[in-house]
Amino acid sequence: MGVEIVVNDLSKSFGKQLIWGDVTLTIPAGEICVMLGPSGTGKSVFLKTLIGLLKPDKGSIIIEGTDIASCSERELYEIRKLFGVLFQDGAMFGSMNLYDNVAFPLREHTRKSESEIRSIVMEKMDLVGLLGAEDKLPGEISGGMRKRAGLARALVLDPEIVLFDEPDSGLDPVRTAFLNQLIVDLNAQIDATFLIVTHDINTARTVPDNIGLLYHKHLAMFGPREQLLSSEEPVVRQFLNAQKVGPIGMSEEKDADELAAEADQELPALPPIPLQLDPSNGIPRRSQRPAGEWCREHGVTPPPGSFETANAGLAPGA
Ligand SMILES: Nc1ncnc2c1ncn2[C@@H]1O[C@H](COP(=O)(O)OP(=O)(O)OP(=O)(O)O)[C@@H](O)[C@H]1O
Repeated sequence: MGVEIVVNDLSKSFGKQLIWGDVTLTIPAGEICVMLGPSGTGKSVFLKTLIGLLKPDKGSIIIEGTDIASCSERELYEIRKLFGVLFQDGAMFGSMNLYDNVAFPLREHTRKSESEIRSIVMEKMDLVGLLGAEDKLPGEISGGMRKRAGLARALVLDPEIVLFDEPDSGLDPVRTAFLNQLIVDLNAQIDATFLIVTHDINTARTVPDNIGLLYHKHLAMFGPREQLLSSEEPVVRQFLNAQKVGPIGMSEEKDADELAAEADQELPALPPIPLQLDPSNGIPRRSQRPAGEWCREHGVTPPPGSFETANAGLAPGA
């Protein structure tokens, strides 16, 4: 079913360096959220804080009634069992074959017999399309397969929350499209809460129910996909449409002179909002809202051409 994560007024610094402050958002149960932001804005730090690997300086993170920012180590250990995490490189043990890598959390955290473990491992390998590759070593397979193996391992303890740290990093566009389809299909199947950190704009535009954007040490916006894709807010508009004109510069914020020089430049029109990626079986996910619903409910006219099949993103088979 998935559980909700309620983040309130969260701040994190390293020494005197504030990474982000006053982050407040609710990640709804069972929905898919994407967190975006320019490099170095603290997206990975945010994920690590959510699972209690890093302690925030201020604020709360409430999961099933427990504040993981201030709970005891024992409570944190229990809450962590709700999470599955797909790390950037899959984080496989290089000397173990895929079967043993995927079985690892079951052997560490449960008292299941080897035959029970086998049936769970094979089910998850099947789910990610890796049946038959159990005996391979991580070094013998492609980056895309390693990510899928990492995903199988993240799923073996039946998590209520799955965190994906840049699942598409290092993948070509076709592999990314297949992985996105797998993520959507998995969400439909297991109904867990998904949070994905990504740099891939096509992923952000087509996969999630909600999008967040970290920028300049704060959460610039968090809300339904259609809200951000129709937003005229300069940072959101620039980032989600991968434009050069706007407040975000090459390595940091643009200064006043640079912004003044851009003042007369006309912004390109907002591109159409693409259809959200459907599960492969065509049955909408439980948390999936009908195309255009948010815009209709909020009296927002989406850019021309929005929600047409021709703009359905780069999903396989589209
Ligand atoms: N353990 C740590 N100690 C000190 N500083 C850290 C630590 N972890 C991260 N940082 C700093 O926090 C900032 C944000 O890092 P983070 O990796 O979360 O950014 P990001 O948004 O995920 O970047 P990218 O998109 O490039 O992966 C960086 O300046 C980084 O150096």
